[in-house]
Amino acid sequence: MSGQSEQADRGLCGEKAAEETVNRFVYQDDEELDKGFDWVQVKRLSKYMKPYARQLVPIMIVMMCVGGITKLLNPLLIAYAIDHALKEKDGTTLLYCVLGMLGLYIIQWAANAYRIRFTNMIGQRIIYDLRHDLFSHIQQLSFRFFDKRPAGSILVRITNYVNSLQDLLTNGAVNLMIDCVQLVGIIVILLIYNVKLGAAIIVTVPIMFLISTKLRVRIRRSWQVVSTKTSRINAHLNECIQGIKVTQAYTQEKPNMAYFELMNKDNHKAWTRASNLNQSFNPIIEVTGAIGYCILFWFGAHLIQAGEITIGVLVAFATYIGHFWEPINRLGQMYSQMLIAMASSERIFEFIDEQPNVAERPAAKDLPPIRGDIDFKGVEFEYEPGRHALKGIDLQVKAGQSIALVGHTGSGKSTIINLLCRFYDVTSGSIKIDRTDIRDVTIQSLRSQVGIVLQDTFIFSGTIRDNIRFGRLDATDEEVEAAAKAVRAHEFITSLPQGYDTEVQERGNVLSMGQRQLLSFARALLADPRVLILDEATASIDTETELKIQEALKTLLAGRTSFIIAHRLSTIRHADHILVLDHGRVMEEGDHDALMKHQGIYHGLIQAQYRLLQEAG
Ligand SMILES: Nc1ncnc2c1ncn2[C@@H]1O[C@H](COP(=O)(O)OP(=O)(O)OP(=O)(O)O)[C@@H](O)[C@H]1O
Repeated sequence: MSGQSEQADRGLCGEKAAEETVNRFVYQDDEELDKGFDWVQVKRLSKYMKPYARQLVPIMIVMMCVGGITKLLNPLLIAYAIDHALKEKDGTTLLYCVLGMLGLYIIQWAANAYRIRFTNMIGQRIIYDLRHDLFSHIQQLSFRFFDKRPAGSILVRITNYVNSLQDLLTNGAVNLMIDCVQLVGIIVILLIYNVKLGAAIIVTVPIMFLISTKLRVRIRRSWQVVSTKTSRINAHLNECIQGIKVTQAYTQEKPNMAYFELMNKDNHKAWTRASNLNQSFNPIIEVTGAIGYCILFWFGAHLIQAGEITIGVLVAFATYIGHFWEPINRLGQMYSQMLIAMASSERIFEFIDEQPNVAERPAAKDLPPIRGDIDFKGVEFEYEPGRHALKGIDLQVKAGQSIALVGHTGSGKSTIINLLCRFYDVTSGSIKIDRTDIRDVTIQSLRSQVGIVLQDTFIFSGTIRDNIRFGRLDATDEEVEAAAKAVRAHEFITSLPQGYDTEVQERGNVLSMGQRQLLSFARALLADPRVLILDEATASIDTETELKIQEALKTLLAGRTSFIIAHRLSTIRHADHILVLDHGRVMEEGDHDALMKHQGIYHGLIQAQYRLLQEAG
């Protein structure tokens, strides 16, 4: 087979493979940002400008006026120099004119430099405030908010949308004012100098403005397509990197590559189109500009012959026309920038307006230090209306007792935990800690007394010490180490090259599952909560680690009220009370012996686990 046909064949296979896989990947595209001008958004944004308005805006306006006026004065000096100094061969006047022009340029430069510095300062402060508000607000939002939105879309709002406002706020808004002032100033000067010539030239303004805005909008849309395609590539890339182990294990590299190729080609096509459109902008504007110059010189020459204007005026007009295109061009750009900013700010404020579903009552008080008595009374819960996740849960737990929650997947175990921590509020019924309804206390005072150890332990970037200290930020190094020793984590930590100062990457990929569990126990022990919630890891670990974890658990649970989503037989057996859930209802409850005697669901689950263990050898 020739090289060419081999290549063609490979291309065909690639396309076929891509077609087959294209339907497998579904990524949520970035939202398209397309919106008209919206005063509501301008008003809301201007609230962020208010704190700086009194202090900095007057300086900016003065600088803006100085810069604008000096720019408008220069052509007048040129006209004067041509019509008087040159005509009368007056060297001194010519020198004064040149020095005057130089002076005006220097003033203009200084005013612009100051203005840019101040506008950047204000813009950056506004962006800082906006990011701060957005991030602190998002941190307060309930789980329900995160359930409904992909992490990517939240990230895009905090980074990309805020950045797109940055362009408008740092330069755009002030440029808009300068450009408008400059445009009006030039038109007035042209009309004062010569109404006929001025009017003939001004005719080109709307044409140019129309071309500029329309084309800019098309260019913006085409760049948006590029951005959507790029974010799709990023999503695919992200998924492939995160899932690389599974991909390689199932030898799915080729289909992944084929899909990537497809996305890459698509992105390339979109980029070429946007880039071509972008490049057509300047020539079109230049041609329209040239038409303006033709009108000026053709009509201007007639007026000079008729003695209505001087050569100096013609040159001044030509200079003003040069200054014309700049603001018009920028205004077109601004228009498109503003439309993006309107849409961005709408999305940002949508998040800021979002109220947490779990809201604190106005009269909420701090929960005093608790003993750990817990009472569920008639608790019902629905994640979505009409679909019960929990139904009629009644449970009394005495301080210091351990409760094991068991049941098939989806039976409602995690939901009980979510309600106890007030990640969601009960749909009906009540949960009380030490006889106080948890809805009557502040969320912070509740959660600070309820510790939680999740199955998928989250390890943050930083050192091992930092990760344990996450349980109590003011803990000393000695306290951190004591907690690690108590849960038998000290041994493996000290065997690491840098011991407690070993940097663990985000998510702790360099640690084993068992090690991560022990770290999270140390973290919880340091926090020392009266009520502890533990979602046991399901992954099977070697017997030695299992024993270590059981020992650590004993230390961790001693003297605390604990809720354990139990997967290990050893944990279930030792629990004071076992709750067997099915489809959101409590089907059986009691201790291990009583439930085994009952020979119901629990008995079946335990038998199944024994069989599994025996088969595993
Ligand atoms: N965020 C959510 N939004 C909507 N429904 C949910 C949500 N989380 C859980 N559910 C539903 O609520 C029910 C109970 O789920 P829950 O997570 O409490 O089960 P579980 O017993 O902890 O399961 P597993 O052992 O698999 O973790 C399930 O039907 C589940 O589909």
